Amino acid sequence: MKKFTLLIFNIIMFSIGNCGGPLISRFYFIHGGQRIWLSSWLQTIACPLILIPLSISYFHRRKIESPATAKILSITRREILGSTGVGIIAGLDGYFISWGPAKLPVSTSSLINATQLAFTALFAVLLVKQKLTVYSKLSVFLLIAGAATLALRGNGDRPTGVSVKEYVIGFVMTVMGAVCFGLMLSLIELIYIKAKNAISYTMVLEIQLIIGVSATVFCTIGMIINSDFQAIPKEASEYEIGEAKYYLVLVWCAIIWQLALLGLVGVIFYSSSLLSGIIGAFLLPVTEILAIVLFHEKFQVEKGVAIFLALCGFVSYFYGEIEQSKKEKRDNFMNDRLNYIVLHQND
Ligand SMILES: Nc1nc2[nH]cnc2c(=O)[nH]1
Repeated sequence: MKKFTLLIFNIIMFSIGNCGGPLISRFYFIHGGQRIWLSSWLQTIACPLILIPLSISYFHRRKIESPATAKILSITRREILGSTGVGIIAGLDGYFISWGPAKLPVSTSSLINATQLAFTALFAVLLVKQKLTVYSKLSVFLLIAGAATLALRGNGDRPTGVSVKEYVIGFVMTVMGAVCFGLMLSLIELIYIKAKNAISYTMVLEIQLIIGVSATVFCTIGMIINSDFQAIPKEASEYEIGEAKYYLVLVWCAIIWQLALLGLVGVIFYSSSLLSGIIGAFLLPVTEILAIVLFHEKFQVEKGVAIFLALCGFVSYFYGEIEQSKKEKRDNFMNDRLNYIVLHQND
């Protein structure tokens, strides 16, 4: 029951963050925000929030074990190093995907972002040596075809004030973000596979914290080079909806993006990456509708086709995953039977 409650709690966090993250980032840009590095930094700066569940877990462990043996960090040095590397990719991902809300309608950038599932599948083949089933191959094709439909349409939904060149950069950068995110998820899975001890939720949070800290350091360097910190007071004073609301948008941006990441790792831990993908698929049309209602974005036929192709891609991917896990269960069952027969044949 406790596990189920925690799963629901994480699904809620993931849903708020998944839909709300791109929307609030777009809100920042629509009303006069211009800083791409600041927007990337906001995606991970709230990572110290992870210290709340981590401290609860630590004090709980101190109660169960003796205070002297309860370690502050459960993960090994190798896992810290791996997580730091993934964090740098996460920082780069944050930079790439910030170009989406800056230059594209949310309904377009969310559809491009959906290709991350295709890249996750491709990196899983390269890094985790997972085999692509015919269904996952089909889903890779459908997801990329969905994004290609948007690309071929040209820039029919280009927001006013955005040049064709900026629109194209926004499009390409969002695709690069999807590649980075796919790589990140496969590398995190690799860290779990290579871990010597069974992975606990505390370890997952520790990995998440290190990823968040190194991504934030990466984006802080970007902000310093781009003089973003000096630009914040001026941007705030000129913000269309007022200075106080500017800072409020930044704070909510940081919280909502952190909810997305915390919720994602929670759903994967308490259930599976399959469920996180299914929820993500369900949330894609929700984000599209919210973008149209809140920002009055255009909805052309091409977007309808792209959503349809993306949803078919999702279904094909999930069907393949379910078939694959059924096959693995059958194979394990047969192996267990064979081992049993070999062990007991002389009885
Ligand atoms: N590229 C990408 N980066 C993210 N960071 C948090 N969520 C996402 C996502 O859905 N896509």
